[in-house]
Amino acid sequence: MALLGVIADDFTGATDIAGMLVKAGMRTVQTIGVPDAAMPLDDIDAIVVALKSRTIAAPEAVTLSLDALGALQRRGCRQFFFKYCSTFDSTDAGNIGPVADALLDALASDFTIFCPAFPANARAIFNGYLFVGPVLLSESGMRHHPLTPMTDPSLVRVLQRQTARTVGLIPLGIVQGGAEAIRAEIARLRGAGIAHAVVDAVADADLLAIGTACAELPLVTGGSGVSMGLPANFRRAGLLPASDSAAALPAAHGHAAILAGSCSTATLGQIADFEKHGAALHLDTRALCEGRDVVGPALAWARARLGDKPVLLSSSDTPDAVKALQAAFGVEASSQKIEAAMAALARGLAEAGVGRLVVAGGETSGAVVSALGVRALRIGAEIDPGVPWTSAATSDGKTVALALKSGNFGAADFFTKAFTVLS
Ligand SMILES: Nc1ncnc2c1ncn2[C@@H]1O[C@H](COP(=O)(O)OP(=O)(O)O)[C@@H](O)[C@H]1O
Ligand SMILES: O=C(O)[C@@H](O)C(=O)COP(=O)(O)O
Repeated sequence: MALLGVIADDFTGATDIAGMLVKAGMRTVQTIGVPDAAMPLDDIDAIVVALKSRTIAAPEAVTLSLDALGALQRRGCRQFFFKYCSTFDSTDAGNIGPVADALLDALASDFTIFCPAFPANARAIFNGYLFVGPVLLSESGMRHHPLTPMTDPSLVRVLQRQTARTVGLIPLGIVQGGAEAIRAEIARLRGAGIAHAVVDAVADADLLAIGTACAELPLVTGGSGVSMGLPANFRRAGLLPASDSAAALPAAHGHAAILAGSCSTATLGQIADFEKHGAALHLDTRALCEGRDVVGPALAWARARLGDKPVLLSSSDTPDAVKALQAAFGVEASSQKIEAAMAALARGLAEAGVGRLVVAGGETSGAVVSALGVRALRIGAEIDPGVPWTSAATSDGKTVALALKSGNFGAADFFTKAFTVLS
């Protein structure tokens, strides 16, 4: 029976939290979509259900999330975690508020926390304001995100626009008073009728204290960072044995490739770094949106170069170029065309013998993993904070090593480093 059940609103986010749980000693499997009763999920401590619910309509996101909750409850999970982006990616229509509200109702609970802080990736919350590196969220590259531009740095305000419940704040002064102080503040807020509390955190020690304080909450919500304190709760309760092999994966074989659809600042930097020495092709996104065959020639280009060294195929572009494409073809239509191309490229690369694949971008990863017919990922060791290698079976029975990289994660040399750390 699994202990912790996670509902993640996108695929890279799911891998991110799964990697965090593995690092803390929980054997973890990530399922692609809601697992059916037949899926073997034995000998694991945590199940992470990866949804693609971040940017769909709120009612659909709620339905999917409740389905995931039901499946996790049937697998015996005792506590639930709603994982969203460390940059709180959402719009005024949702989906963080509506999904959290629905999960609370389904669990007959009256309170949860909201904490996307992830200090290892430079996401910190102070007085409810989210910082990305040294700047406010609204001054970071996230203000240009193609689907969820984040222009308000106050998480209390952002969340309040998404829910009818009152949003409060647990400030850093209380968090740094330790788990007991946080517990007492949770009790006080609850007594005052506050259902949702954004929680400040600037360091891992804060996240560990928050995790300890949340041991009894049926639902915790946040980025992957705040999950780091939860495994110890199960260990203290005698439910989770010590394990040093939670990250073990089967050996990886096959050609190496990278697909990048993220237009985030970090990914653009990683592409530029890779292009200095590696084989890279930028897809003609305008031709793609016009319906011309871009995938066929790109695959031919890649096939001629496949081997031990990775080839990179990307659609990623600068904020101005993204805006121009969206103005010409529409936001949804252009992203769907590009995601469909990424899916076709993934299928073509797998057929050509690629067995080690890095994908950059959450939506892009969703498209790729679905195209390969992957239903579950076993989570391995971390490459950079928030990005582990994983191992998966494709629908045609092959085993493929996949690294699903959140757009904004990873050091500049990520695309090279990922393959050097893989055994
Ligand atoms: N050149 C481009 N112009 C417009 N949209 C793009 C371009 N390249 C990729 N996209 C779309 O932008 C979105 C990027 O989202 P995602 O893959 O989740 O990346 P991230 O992890 O950075 O958020 C995807 O829907 C992708 O198809
Ligand atoms: O929390 C995070 O930042 C990531 O885990 C995440 O959710 C990333 O989403 P994308 O930026 O869409 O890859």
